[in-house]
Amino acid sequence: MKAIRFLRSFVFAFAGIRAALQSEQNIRFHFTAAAAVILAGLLTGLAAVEWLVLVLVIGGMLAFEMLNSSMERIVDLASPDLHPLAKQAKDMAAGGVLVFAIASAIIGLLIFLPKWF
Ligand SMILES: Nc1ncnc2c1ncn2[C@@H]1O[C@H](COP(=O)(O)OP(=O)(O)OP(=O)(O)O)[C@@H](O)[C@H]1O
Repeated sequence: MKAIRFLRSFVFAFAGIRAALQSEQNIRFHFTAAAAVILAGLLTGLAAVEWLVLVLVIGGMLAFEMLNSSMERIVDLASPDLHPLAKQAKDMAAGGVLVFAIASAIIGLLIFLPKWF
């Protein structure tokens, strides 16, 4: 029974990923960017530790973006009317995504630029 419940939670999680891909343009962009980075890594040839960092960065970026979309839905449900706290909640979540995106871009440049130039 516990195993079935465990499996069901995976099914729900994959349904969440599918829903995010279908409804969020940002998430589709991040999945496409992740595929491009992985392809660039394969063509460039990276050390094991560089792959570890890239996997963390790509996974973190996708996870943050999905949590941000989830936050937007929760705020829309909790506060359909405009409210300063709803604005702060959405903007802070979006800011968190931006911080991680900037850090990810810097890490990507630090890994790839020395190999290309
Ligand atoms: N209920 C609300 N109360 C106050 N401000 C809001 C509310 N909902 C959204 N906003 C603010 O309005 C601006 C635009 O929000 P909008 O809903 O268009 O985009 P989003 O929900 O942040 O993202 P998406 O476009 O992906 O749905 C943002 O600054 C957001 O914080």
